[in-house]
Amino acid sequence: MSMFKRLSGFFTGPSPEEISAAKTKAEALIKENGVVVFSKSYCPYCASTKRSLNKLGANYVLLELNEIDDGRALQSALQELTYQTTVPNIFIQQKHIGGNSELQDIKDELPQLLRGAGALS
Ligand SMILES: N[C@@H](CCC(=O)N[C@@H](CS)C(=O)NCC(=O)O)C(=O)O
Repeated sequence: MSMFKRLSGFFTGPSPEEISAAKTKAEALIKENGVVVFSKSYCPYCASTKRSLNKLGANYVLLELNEIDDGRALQSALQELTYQTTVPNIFIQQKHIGGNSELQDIKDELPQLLRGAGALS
């Protein structure tokens, strides 16, 4: 991507084409993996989610949206797919769980859900 496009994207946000490509990518990731967490590396709610999953020894696909080129497009795509604007945005076995609050709400069922998703070895 050219420097101009990258800079203008910073001010205007991702284009419809970038959001559409990000949607395809997000849908494929969710379809092909038992657990997917869209996160930001500085977000305390995301840290709490990662801590809970790590504590249970879960395998999951993690995308730190603030560290990847298509992170903003992915966040817009997720908003279209889930009506959720915040991170973490969590999927288990293709089901949209929600954010960290929703994950903590189902803490007791989490080992079983993760096992069902093939995320526990
Ligand atoms: N209730 C939400 C709160 C999540 C939240 O507020 N996340 C912040 C980052 S720490 C966020 O996504 N802000 C908007 C943004 O980063 O675009 C949860 O439990 O997941």
